[in-house]
Amino acid sequence: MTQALLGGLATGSVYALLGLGIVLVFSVSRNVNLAQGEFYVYGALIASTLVGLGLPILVAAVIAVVAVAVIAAVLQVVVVARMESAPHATQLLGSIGIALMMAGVARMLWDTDERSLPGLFDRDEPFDIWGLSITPQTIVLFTALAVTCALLWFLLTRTMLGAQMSAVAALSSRAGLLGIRTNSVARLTYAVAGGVGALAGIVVTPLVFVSYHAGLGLTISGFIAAAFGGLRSVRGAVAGGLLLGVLEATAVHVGQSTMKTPLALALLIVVLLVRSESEASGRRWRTLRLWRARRTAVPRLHAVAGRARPLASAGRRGRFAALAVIAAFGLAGPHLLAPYWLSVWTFVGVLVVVGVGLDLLLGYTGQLSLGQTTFMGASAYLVALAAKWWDASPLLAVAVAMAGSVAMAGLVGAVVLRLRGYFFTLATLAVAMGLEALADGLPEQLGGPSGLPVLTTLGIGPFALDTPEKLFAATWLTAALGMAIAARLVRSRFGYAMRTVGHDEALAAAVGASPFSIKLRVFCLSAAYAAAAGVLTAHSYLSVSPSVLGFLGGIDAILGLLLGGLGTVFGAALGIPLVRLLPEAGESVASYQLVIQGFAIVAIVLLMPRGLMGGLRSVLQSLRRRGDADATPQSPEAAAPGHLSVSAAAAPAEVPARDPRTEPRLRLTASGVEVRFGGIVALSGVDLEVAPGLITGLIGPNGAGKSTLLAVLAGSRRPTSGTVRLGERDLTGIGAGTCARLGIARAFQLPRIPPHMTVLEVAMLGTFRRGRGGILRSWWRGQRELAAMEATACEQLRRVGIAHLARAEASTLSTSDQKLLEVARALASAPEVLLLDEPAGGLFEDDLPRLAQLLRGLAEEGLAVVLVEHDMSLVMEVSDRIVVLNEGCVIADGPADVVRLSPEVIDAYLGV
Ligand SMILES: Nc1ncnc2c1ncn2[C@@H]1O[C@H](COP(=O)(O)OP(=O)(O)OP(=O)(O)O)[C@@H](O)[C@H]1O
Repeated sequence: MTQALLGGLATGSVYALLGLGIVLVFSVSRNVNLAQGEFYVYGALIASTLVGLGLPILVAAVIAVVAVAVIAAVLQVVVVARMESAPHATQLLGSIGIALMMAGVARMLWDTDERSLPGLFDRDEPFDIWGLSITPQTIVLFTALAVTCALLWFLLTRTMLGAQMSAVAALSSRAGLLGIRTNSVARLTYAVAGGVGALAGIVVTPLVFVSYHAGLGLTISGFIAAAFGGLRSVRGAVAGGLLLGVLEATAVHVGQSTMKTPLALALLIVVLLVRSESEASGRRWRTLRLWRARRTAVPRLHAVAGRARPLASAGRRGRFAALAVIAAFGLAGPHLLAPYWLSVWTFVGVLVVVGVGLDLLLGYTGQLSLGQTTFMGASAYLVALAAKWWDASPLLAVAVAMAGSVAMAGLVGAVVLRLRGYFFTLATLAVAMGLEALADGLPEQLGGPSGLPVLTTLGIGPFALDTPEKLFAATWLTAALGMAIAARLVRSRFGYAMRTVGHDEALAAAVGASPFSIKLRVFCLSAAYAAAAGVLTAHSYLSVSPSVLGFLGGIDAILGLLLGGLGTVFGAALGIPLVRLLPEAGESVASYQLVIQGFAIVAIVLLMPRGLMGGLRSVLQSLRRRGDADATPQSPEAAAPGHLSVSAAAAPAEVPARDPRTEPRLRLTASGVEVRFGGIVALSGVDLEVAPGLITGLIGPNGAGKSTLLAVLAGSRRPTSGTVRLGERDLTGIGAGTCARLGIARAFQLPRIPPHMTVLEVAMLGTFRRGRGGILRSWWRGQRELAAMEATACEQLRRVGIAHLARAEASTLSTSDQKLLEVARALASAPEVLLLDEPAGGLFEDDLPRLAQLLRGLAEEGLAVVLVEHDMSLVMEVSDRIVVLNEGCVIADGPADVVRLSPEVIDAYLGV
């Protein structure tokens, strides 16, 4: 056992070295470098080539380390630095692209050969130390780890570069304000990480062969090590690496070598959940339940639009045409394609089905899952097992497979969706790799590496899909159906919430959506697409093997989706055939597949983030705009504020501001609220009462705590102590989503506008709390609900005076109009309480009187308004009562005329 542990520590030293590289890069650039394992591979392969040319190992090692450091720095400049401001998912995709590209180039340069290196010592025989046998190379390994740690300690604590790295790690790009050249620091950090990775490869390769494809597995092990210290601790990475090595060695020692990888990956998920605890929220489940409990009390949208077609369904003809083409291809394909191409296109269709589901999850909801193939594989295995174990009928087997995979997605999602960004993606990768290893290691139950046969035929009687032609047609019709469902979903109440979650979870919560619940439901839905693809795969190949479960199988779907266009529904059908048919161009192209994939991912991420469909859509939109401009000369009426040139569907929508059944209006009260940020006391003992029908002005100098108090009232910040109530209901700590559902609407100081949404769509987000539509209702009466949402949104846009901009892309609006849009969005929820954070800041002079008039009108309707504002004339004009905050405490509270004359207020704020 002790000998086994020693072996584990040796392996763990390698993981620790890899983890150190990941920690360095993450600390300085917040980027998870998935190419760290490739640095290891390149170090070993370059050194082995140099040794082959006759150089001594030591010289070869130094040259290899420097070469890899240079490669890493170049990659940082050419790719990583350009993705700096992109979302996490894009950065991770870029990182996967770099890893694939490096693996592909390694294959071109070194072929598929396994290479080795000579040890640093001539001696091969192990030393005998206290009864343990230790090889000289193992000693080299331990020494390499110790020396690297010592050098890193010196670098980080004793050099100017180390100080600069620490500053960038703490302050990100703001370190530039201290005169630090953040780009150079990031480049040098990548170089150091590259060198450390190469060193790991060089010291291990005398013990274990290396070849071009070893990188990803090594990166994962390094990541597990790094995750132990929360990706930022050198000591944590060393401890994590050694522990992982010992764990794997123990599994092998007790005869469970097949469990080695699944165990390591399960450990990763546990570590991620524990280490990134702050990312997850234990409250989310409670939020989900509360939402259901309160449904009946929320004023509903009136279905005023009848059967009218909602404006947001514009472009419907184009979608129908695309669906018709895909369905026609499914029906005509068998008559047009030769048998070989029929099978190739069937698999393309299967990937398109996976891709459409992934688009919902990644393109719309912003969650990059590398585990879609997990559910595809699980469903294929379940089809085979249902027939084998229970002799189930083919349709029952399919039902079991679909239901089982979606249930599994529910369980996996409930755990991994507690993580965000990189952590979520890596957890899905761990699930995919763990299950693949598990299937591989269970020969009796799952057939081991050779898998299981699929003995059933899909369908029954005359509808049995027993020929390749029928399977082809079924696959493409499934793809068309999947796209029809997705196209309808993304233009529904639920779809808008999904899109908002993908860009801004805080905004989603502010309109009453529960980001966790939405992500979980989309995760399960996208797993249902993958499961359907699994059923089709199982019946096409008549067998299923562990490789279906592995994440690499899904790379084509991700790449095709990127190429076709994320967030476009039809992008998968455009991009995946291009990607999948590439290897068919000939043997020579097939051997370059990895490198082409890698380059393609990097190129698309950098140059064409919206893919082919995005490009096509922009061209069509600009053509349509030009056509509109030519066809309809602008009448003065159309250009006038307040006029809305939308279809009759949305026009005469008199949606009552609130439901008369919920009388009387509720009072919002805060008692003894204290908020601390570490040592800073932002609020201390604040009492506030916000009464219906009154405007409560909240003023105070910068940093007084106004925005913090608004965040506490909106539920997005939990007070350190004190309570907030709406009527009798305690809101303390229940979260922004629940508060929004209970009727507290908030307009943010800096407008929160999701990209690629029109003004009308942004205003429609506000209506979320008043609707019911989930995934199923997007088909069932979803369009009616959408029309009602539009009608309500139009009404509020008209009210704030920007109805004429309804069709414009919201992000292109002036700050003034975006501020008004914030107010319209908040009003569309028919709130009990309206919280406005500096609505006049950035507003055009001309709009101020209209804002004042609007606020007075709202108060007269009985709404409770809290107005945080620096524009004193507006506050004094409209407020019924003014509360003055200074250094987190209320220093005055009363009618405007009294507060204006208070000496304390004059001294602290008004200054006159
Ligand atoms: N997330 C945070 N972390 C640490 N300190 C914070 C945080 N948010 C606010 N603070 C501190 O709390 C105090 C109150 O800030 P807050 O933004 O609420 O003031 P404010 O009155 O809204 O100011 P302004 O008028 O400039 O918007 C300030 O000292 C601020 O620096």
